[in-house]
Amino acid sequence: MAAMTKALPRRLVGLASLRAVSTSSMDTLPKQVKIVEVGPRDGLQNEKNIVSTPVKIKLIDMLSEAGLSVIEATSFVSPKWVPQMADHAEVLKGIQKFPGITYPVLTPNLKGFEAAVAAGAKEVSIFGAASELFTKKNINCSIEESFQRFDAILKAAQSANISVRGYVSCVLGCPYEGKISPAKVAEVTKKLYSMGCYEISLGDTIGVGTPGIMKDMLSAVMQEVPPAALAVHCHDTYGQALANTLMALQLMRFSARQSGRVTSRPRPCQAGKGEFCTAQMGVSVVDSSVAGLGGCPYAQGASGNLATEDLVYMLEGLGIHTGVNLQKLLEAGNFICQALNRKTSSKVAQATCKL
Ligand SMILES: CC(C)(COP(=O)([O-])OP(=O)([O-])OC[C@H]1O[C@@H](n2cnc3c(N)ncnc32)[C@H](O)[C@@H]1OP(=O)([O-])[O-])[C@@H](O)C(=O)NCCC(=O)NCCSC(=O)C[C@@](C)(O)CC(=O)[O-]
Repeated sequence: MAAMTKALPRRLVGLASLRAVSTSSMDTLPKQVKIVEVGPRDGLQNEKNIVSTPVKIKLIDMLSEAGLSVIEATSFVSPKWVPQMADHAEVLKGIQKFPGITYPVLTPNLKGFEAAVAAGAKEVSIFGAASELFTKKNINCSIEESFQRFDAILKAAQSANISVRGYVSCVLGCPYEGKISPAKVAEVTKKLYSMGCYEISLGDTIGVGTPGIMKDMLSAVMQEVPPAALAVHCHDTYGQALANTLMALQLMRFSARQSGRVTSRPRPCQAGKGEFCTAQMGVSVVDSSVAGLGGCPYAQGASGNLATEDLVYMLEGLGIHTGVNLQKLLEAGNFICQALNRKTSSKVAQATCKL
């Protein structure tokens, strides 16, 4: 751990921006990307040793200081299922709430939603999957039953003026069912969107996908849901997370059925409800986790998430705005790795520590 404690040299952190390319030659990529930092939730939920509440709070505060605009703080799930998140209310109440930053929390059912709102949540996330078996293992119900639970949350959220994000897990493969068809992913994503989720994050839960499969899956999903309402969430089990994310960011030609849903974001084209249009658009919201921490306790074989440091470094190198201060982000990653007594999974953090 000694190497972790060394000051992080600014000169390497700056390299990505020195290498930034003109976006005029990169017009298939978005000009800016919203990063959803999931480390405090997805990263810590799988840790065997209970991480103390003050450490979680300090991590989230450091991530806020680093300029991340969305930080998933915790989850209001059953402590019997995920003991690591049992201090959800203390964490949510204890963090500094920076203006302009949202701190969503996971809520699997109405009980979790009510507890989250009582603790001050302004945004929640519901989490479903494109796999029956994974849904059963993760939230103990069928996909159909999960929609009923989510519907209750969405109705309560609407009355309380709370935004709801959705997750679809196993979009590129399932630890229990294996291959998942893009059509099934599109069906579940469309359902969550039509129920009122403003954004749906597509999770490669066990990190088995490759860019070609990502493209096929996204093409199917974008037939039904506007790209502006989609995010990607890649685990790095096979070292494919950054490549899969880059694929998702690239503009794609697709034909989409306009759902008629009113969103605050630009629509891909001006076709009327029910009509098809051809548009070009990529995803511009990416989930990632500081230091690459991550893994789902109910997904065998799932290892770390895409490291936020590596994502920011790549995006800076492409001239894509994130609003994140890489130096401060590296410090947050360094802090949590020391607290967990583990090595960072971020290549950028490893490279900067060696200098
Ligand atoms: C959904 C349940 C609760 C169903 O669990 P269940 O056992 O079927 O629930 P139940 O309704 O039968 O209740 C059993 C007990 O749990 C309690 N309970 C019930 N609900 C809550 C709640 N919200 N908070 C606190 N306690 C709760 C309830 O009060 C009762 O307590 P008892 O009477 O036995 O003392 C359970 O399966 C659960 O908590 N699952 C969460 C699993 C989880 O957190 N997985 C990781 C997150 S998903 C993920 O990581 C993937 C993602 C999002 O990152 C994307 C990707 O990578 O793909």
